[in-house]
Amino acid sequence: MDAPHSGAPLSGAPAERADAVLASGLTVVRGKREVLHALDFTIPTGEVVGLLGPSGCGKSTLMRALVGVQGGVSGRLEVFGQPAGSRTLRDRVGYVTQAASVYDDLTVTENLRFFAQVLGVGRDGVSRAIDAVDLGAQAGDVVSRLSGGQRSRVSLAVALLGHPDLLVLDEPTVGLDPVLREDLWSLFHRIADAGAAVFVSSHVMDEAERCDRLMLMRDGAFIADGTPEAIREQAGTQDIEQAFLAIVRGAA
Ligand SMILES: Nc1ncnc2c1ncn2[C@@H]1O[C@H](COP(=O)(O)OP(=O)(O)OP(=O)(O)O)[C@@H](O)[C@H]1O
Repeated sequence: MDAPHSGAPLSGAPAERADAVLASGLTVVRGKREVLHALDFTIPTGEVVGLLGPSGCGKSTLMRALVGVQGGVSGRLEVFGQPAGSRTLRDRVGYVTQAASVYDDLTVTENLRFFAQVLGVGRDGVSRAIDAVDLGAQAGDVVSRLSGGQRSRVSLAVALLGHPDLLVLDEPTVGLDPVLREDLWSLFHRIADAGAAVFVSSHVMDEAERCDRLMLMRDGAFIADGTPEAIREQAGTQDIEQAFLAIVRGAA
């Protein structure tokens, strides 16, 4: 019998891919509506997994459940073998929402130092995080003076401070120019190559090809799960947007 992977310490060596997330029968009710319907899935470490689907299909709700801030959750949802949201997971999980979560009136470095203190991370961690998101030239700038894309990179730098083993990113590339998007996707892959699980949502289908694996979601359920190639092949289409439509039509 296979030994359970969950909870195994991550060494960064890609010898064996542990599951970061295990969900079974995951259901979420918001208000009176069931918005996620009995989902079963795993998210492995060492990969960039994309959660793609149209606006309102439930991507943010799923991510919020993963980090333990969503109410109305039932079913099994474990992160590194612990129930999602457990205190012990705090420094293992990084989460970046669509809303900026940094202080506008502080500089980039001041923000990072503040959050580093909260997390117990040293000063070298601050400069490493700033370098990782390529904000060295803006390190002394007040956040309110930065562009939208630069601001979201400050949030990402905060999420990277604790060296998370699972990075949950809710539409991190919205509103960014193509060069910056390219840079961020390279960064996500570097983080995954170092052994973490990177879970990224997007409603832009052309980001699909940048993921190692895709989970396509519609109306709170998965309609496909696999590599971009496998999904295109399954649907008999040239691109993921076409595949999405073909699968939806086939499932209707
Ligand atoms: N506070 C709430 N109470 C009740 N229903 C909600 C609430 N917030 C969101 N919903 C509903 O839950 C469903 C899923 O919303 P969610 O934000 O997870 O979608 P999403 O796929 O992340 O969308 P987007 O890409 O626009 O961010 C939507 O139908 C939405 O109307």
